[in-house]
Amino acid sequence: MTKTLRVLIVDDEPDIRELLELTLLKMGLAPVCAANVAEAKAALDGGGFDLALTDMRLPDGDGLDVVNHIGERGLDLPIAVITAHGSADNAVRAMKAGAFDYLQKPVSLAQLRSLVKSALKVEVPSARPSARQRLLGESPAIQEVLRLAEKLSRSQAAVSIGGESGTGKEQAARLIHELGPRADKPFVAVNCGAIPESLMESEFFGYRKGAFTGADADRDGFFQLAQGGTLFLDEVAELPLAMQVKLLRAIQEKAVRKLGASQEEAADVRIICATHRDLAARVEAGQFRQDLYYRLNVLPLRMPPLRELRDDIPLFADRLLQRFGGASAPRLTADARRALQDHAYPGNFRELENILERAVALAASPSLSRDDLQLTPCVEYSPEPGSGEPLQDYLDRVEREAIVKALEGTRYNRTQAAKKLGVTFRSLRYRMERLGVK
Ligand SMILES: Nc1ncnc2c1ncn2[C@@H]1O[C@H](COP(=O)(O)OP(=O)(O)OP(=O)(O)O)[C@@H](O)[C@H]1O
Repeated sequence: MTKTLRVLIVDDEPDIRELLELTLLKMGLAPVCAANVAEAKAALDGGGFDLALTDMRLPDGDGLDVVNHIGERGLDLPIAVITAHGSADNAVRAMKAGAFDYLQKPVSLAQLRSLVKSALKVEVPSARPSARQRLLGESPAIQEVLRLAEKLSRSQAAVSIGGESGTGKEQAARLIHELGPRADKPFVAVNCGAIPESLMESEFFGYRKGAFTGADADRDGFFQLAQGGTLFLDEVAELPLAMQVKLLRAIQEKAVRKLGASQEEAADVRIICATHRDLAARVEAGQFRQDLYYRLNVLPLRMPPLRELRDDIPLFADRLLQRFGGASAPRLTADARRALQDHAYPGNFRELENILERAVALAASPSLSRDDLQLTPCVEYSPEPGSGEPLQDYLDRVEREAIVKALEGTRYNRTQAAKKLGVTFRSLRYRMERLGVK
């Protein structure tokens, strides 16, 4: 027989306590109630709980005191906080202190169910892959990323990964997924900038047969495909405002409705998003919804650019040479090594991969010299004096020119052009759409 799981409910309002208690009882759990921080601490010290739910506002302190107590005592217990509507700041503080999720009042039955389900999954041990397989590097900056990834993997809250293009944001997202309790469930990666606006809703939420012309069978969307697992929203800043509203609702309600369906279905997904843009600035500019920003930016993680990992470049280079050249991989001369360490890498890790893949393919001898690397000096930002060209326009122009040149050099073969530019096919397609390159 399986053990009945004990849940501690901390809330000072008797009505809410009762409601939560009844709901948990109906779910086959054993709730225990506390009306304030002191009672909660006493109950926790008695031990034997599998989950705790606490309100944020309590008569003798707040929910954070309960979260901190669990941390200080080293109790192995997931705790979620319940916050008043619109107090995302509190939720963020609780999450940083170690809470694994939060709910906003009024709490629905569906939300509670999905929270309990994922909380109990937190306890399930999973096969832990070596973080080393995804992100190499000994520098303090990478070590810090690995430490944080491990920590974030234990939470269910949304993670927002920032960093320049090619810094390993997707790798970090996969790592967080693989280290966490959802590891044996799907990881679905979506490039938000690459989906035409008219198809967004059906791509995210799926559709029922007959929902629109051409919908000749039911189809799952990203949320259904990621059920129980992680949905990785790459380039999240590119989501149109209308879609931001729908996404926020789905995340908040933990439920989605397929196009053409009358019923909602529960969506138990963990959201990890990434962008190379400054999301806070987009919020300021009115291009990104503040409420969604708060939802997504609960746990931020920043990927360092390669120029901050200079000491690791020889290690990266050796691994990459082995990957591309196998046992007969050429070796770098001391001068080539120095040149690699001094390079600026605007394309970050992906650019380093590209440089070495090309060098291995063209290598005519067992050693690679500085010249064999064909490092191109970085273009400097030097708009005409007084032209007043904004930085973003300048960068777009440089990017457009590089893409057009690569396309022309490959007779418009996008796969080859992407390789040449050191970006993925998806990334090239997205950039072409953004810049209007036909
Ligand atoms: N520290 C690292 N160790 C090993 N490989 C890395 C590291 N950082 C990045 N990479 C590699 O660099 C490439 C780019 O990584 P990834 O796609 O995760 O970057 P990204 O930041 O998501 O890029 P974009 O913003 O263009 O989508 C991948 O091949 C990845 O394996």
